[in-house]
Formats: sequence, C-alpha cells, structure tokens
Amino acid sequence: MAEHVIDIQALRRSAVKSGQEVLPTSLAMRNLSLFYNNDTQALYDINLDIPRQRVTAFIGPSGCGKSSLLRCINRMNDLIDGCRVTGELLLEGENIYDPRVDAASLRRRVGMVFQKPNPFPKTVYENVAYGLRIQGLNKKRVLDEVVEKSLRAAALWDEVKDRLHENALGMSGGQQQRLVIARTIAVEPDVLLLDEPASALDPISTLKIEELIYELKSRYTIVIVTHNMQQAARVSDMTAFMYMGKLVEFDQTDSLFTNPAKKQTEDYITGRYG
Ligand SMILES: Nc1ncnc2c1ncn2[C@@H]1O[C@H](COP(=O)(O)OP(=O)(O)OP(=O)(O)O)[C@@H](O)[C@H]1O
Repeated sequence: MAEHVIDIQALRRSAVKSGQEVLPTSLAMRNLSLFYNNDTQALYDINLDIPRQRVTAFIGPSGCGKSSLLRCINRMNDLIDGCRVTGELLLEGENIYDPRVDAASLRRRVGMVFQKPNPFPKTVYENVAYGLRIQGLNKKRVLDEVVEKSLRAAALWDEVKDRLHENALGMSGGQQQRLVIARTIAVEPDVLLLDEPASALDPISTLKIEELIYELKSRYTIVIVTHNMQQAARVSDMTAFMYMGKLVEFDQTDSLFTNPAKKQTEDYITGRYG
C-alpha cells in the first residue's frame, strides 16, 4: 500500500484495541482520486470513513483539495468540464459514482451550503418551501409545517416568524446563512456539506452557526470544510488533515489536535506552515 494511503481497516482495529467507540459509517471513500482538465490530479487515493450523525472537518492549507473532496460527496464536480473522479464513494453502502445513480436525487440526500449565503430573491417562506415545491408538494398546511419546523431547526424561527413574507435578501448575512441551512434541511437530507459556512460572517453570527452545527448533528451527518482550526476543534468530532491532495491523517478531533500521529499534521496545527 502506498505511503499516503490510509489503511481504514488497520485504523478500525487500532480504535477497537484502544477502546475507542467505532461509529457507524455514513460515507466511505475508497481510493478516491480526482483529476481536473482530464489529467491534473488534485486528489490521490483518499480512503476515509465518515461517521453517521457526527461532524467531520476537513482541514489543511489552501489548495490541498478540501473543497474538491467535499464536492465529490454530492457529485458537484460533475458540473465541471473535464473533471473526472475514480475510485468509490459509498453513501450508506451505495456507490454514488455508479452510473445508475441519478445526481439530482443524490443532491436531495446530500445538501450543500456554501461560503457566501445564497438565498433566492424570494420571500423567507418561499426559500424554505422551494425544495418541496419542486418535488410537487404544494399543500399549504404541509408547507407551513415544514417551513416552521425547518426554521426552528435552523435557530431562525423567532427572528423571522413575523416576516416570513418579506424578501430574504433583506436579512443579515448570518440570518441568510441560517435560512440557507433551513432551506437545505427542509427536504430532509441525510448529509449536510458545509463549505466554509461561517467565513463570510461576523463573530456573533459565526458562533450561532457553530451552535447550530452542534444542534444539527444528532440528525445529520455533517461534513465541514474550514480554514479556521479553532472552529474545527470546536465543532467537529472527527478531523481529516489534507496536504497536497492527500489525506495525511484522520482521527478523533481531540486526538488529532493534541496528539497528532504525523509530523506534517503537527507542523500544520502548530502554525509552522499553511
Ligand atoms: N474547477 C477547477 N478546475 C481546475 N482546477 C481546480 C478547480 N477547482 C480546484 N482546482 C485545483 O485543485 C486543487 C485543490 O483545490 P481546492 O479548491 O479543492 O482546495 P482547498 O483546499 O479547498 O483550497 P482553499 O482552502 O483555498 O479553498 C488546487 O490546485 C486548485 O487549483
């Protein structure tokens, strides 16, 4: 096995031996590689088991492939010309790169939130109801229920319950990001992908997003890309450290930050590069 390839089975055996809890897997990556422009390799043989209903953070210096890896999980890379993925990515045991898997239905199961809040130029209510409406659900009573439930789950209901029919673009950036999270969870995905979800927000809004991530993880498998190591340490259960397209180390967040196994990880978390 090449030096950069993490042996998942060995990791599991050592976790069991040391009495660590082995969590059920939601997403399993097997020798996942990614190429841009058909031949420029950006990810190398990634092997990673992402646990169900926990938060997993991808950290690493700029350009190491965090966002590329995140985008593999809902096949967003399909939308990039000349981008090619090899290997397997299993969601609850099913390879999402099997040609029979429909990307649109996959993206209903795997929701994604980006760095910059991107609400639609519609009312708060219609933003949250959107995913259901495109599934053909138009019953007002059901929509009302889902909108309220999703806004409550996104810790936004109290702030917007009296302005549900106002344009979402009039809200603050932090509120818009929580609205986008409400819109994403309204269709009940299994997995939530968050790509630097708080990096465009002020510290108070960032704190609210972090609290929200903590609340949501009991119901969703969450994967977050962050540049902010303190944030990774605060919100995640598991952390994957990447460097130049390779997965260097994957461990429980506490262990990775306090007792990294690899020198490259230690150099990064102690600020020696990146
Ligand atoms: N659409 C694309 N076309 C070609 N190359 C790309 C594309 N997106 C990313 N890359 C390249 O792939 C590599 C990994 O980029 P990626 O954005 O995944 O890294 P990252 O760790 O998320 O970086 P950052 O922290 O700066 O966002 C980089 O060399 C980048 O230039």
